[in-house]
Amino acid sequence: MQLTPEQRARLAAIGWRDEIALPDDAPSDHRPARVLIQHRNGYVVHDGEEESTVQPAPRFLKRSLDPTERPAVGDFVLLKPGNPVQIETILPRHAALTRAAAGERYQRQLIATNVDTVMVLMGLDGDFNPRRLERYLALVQASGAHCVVVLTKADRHEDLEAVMADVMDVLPDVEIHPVNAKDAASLGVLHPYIGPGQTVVVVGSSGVGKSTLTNTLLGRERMATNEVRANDSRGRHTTTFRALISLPQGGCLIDTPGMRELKLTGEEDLDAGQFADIDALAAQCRFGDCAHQSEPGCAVRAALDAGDLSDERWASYQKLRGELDVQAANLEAQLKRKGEPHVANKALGQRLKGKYGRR
Ligand SMILES: Nc1nc2c(ncn2[C@@H]2O[C@H](COP(=O)(O)OP(=O)(O)OP(=O)(O)O)[C@@H](O)[C@H]2O)c(=O)[nH]1
Ligand SMILES: [Zn+2]
Repeated sequence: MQLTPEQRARLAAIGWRDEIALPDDAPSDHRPARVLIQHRNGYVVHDGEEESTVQPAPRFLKRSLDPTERPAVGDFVLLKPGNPVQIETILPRHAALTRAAAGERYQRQLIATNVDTVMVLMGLDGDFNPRRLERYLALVQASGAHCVVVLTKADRHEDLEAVMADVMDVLPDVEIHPVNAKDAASLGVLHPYIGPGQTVVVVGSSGVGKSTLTNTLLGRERMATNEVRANDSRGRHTTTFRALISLPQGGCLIDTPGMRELKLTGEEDLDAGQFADIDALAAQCRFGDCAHQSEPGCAVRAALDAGDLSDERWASYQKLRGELDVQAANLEAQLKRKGEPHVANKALGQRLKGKYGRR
């Protein structure tokens, strides 16, 4: 299947990139489009010219299918003509932001696909929580997308410099932008991520300013924003579905409803990302399987005692590590049930090698 230059130009407006591989054997009457909205009973897609509502091909509705194998917001797909028009193929994704569904049963959920940058929004008010940021960062790191932290409500702070110094302390090696989401000039720092051909997804708790930021970038009111209740900094839930929109800056933005729970999927690798410092310490322990409890020659203990590693950061790492191990085992079990018995996760594989020892 080949696209004409005109088709390519039109699709570029919805984030199409020339690297996207089209299957050679796709029928010539199938046409590419991008998923904008996922509804309970259908998808809204855009083909570069217009929006339309389509249905997934019946095989995507099979109950046995993992949710990550179904079309999701951000996906480039091939549409098969007919009544109704159907999503026939999901084109290969270059990044996918996932989390595990809330609740007892283990299941992966797609938040958005084909994103270049994930903007993690957090308010510099009662919402600010470095531990939640670490969780977000772990999920983003596994997605294959670039991560930037956007701290909203910076205008409400008298002493922004002091606040930022504290933030840098708890989040080394992360790109951080304090902004006023209501002010277009203040959002200029985000323009490098939202130019033509780029797709960004905005995530963050309810009330953090996702809609406000979107409206400011758009230069118009797209959706209603709710005033945050002053006493607890918590907004009410206003956004109800994930949707992809084109920005005047040329890029595409996917916004997500406020997320209460962010469970790891088991695919994350804590040591590659924001916890690389802890991984480097652990590598210096005398024993390869050091549990960092009371072993002699434990570099982690030494760093804790010397105050080079904060107790909060270590506790947060251990908590995420524990959750990751549980979720990696859940994922492994799920893949096995589906007849895909391989070690799904690098972190789990490493653990099996005894690198981290057992708790
Ligand atoms: N002063 C100030 N107020 C902000 C800023 N960002 C958001 N707000 C206010 O915070 C409130 C909540 O913002 P929303 O944009 O509705 O938050 P949201 O993240 O979209 O919330 P959900 O749709 O519930 O997920 C609104 O009253 C905004 O005006 C900011 O940077 N500065
Ligand atoms: Zn140790």
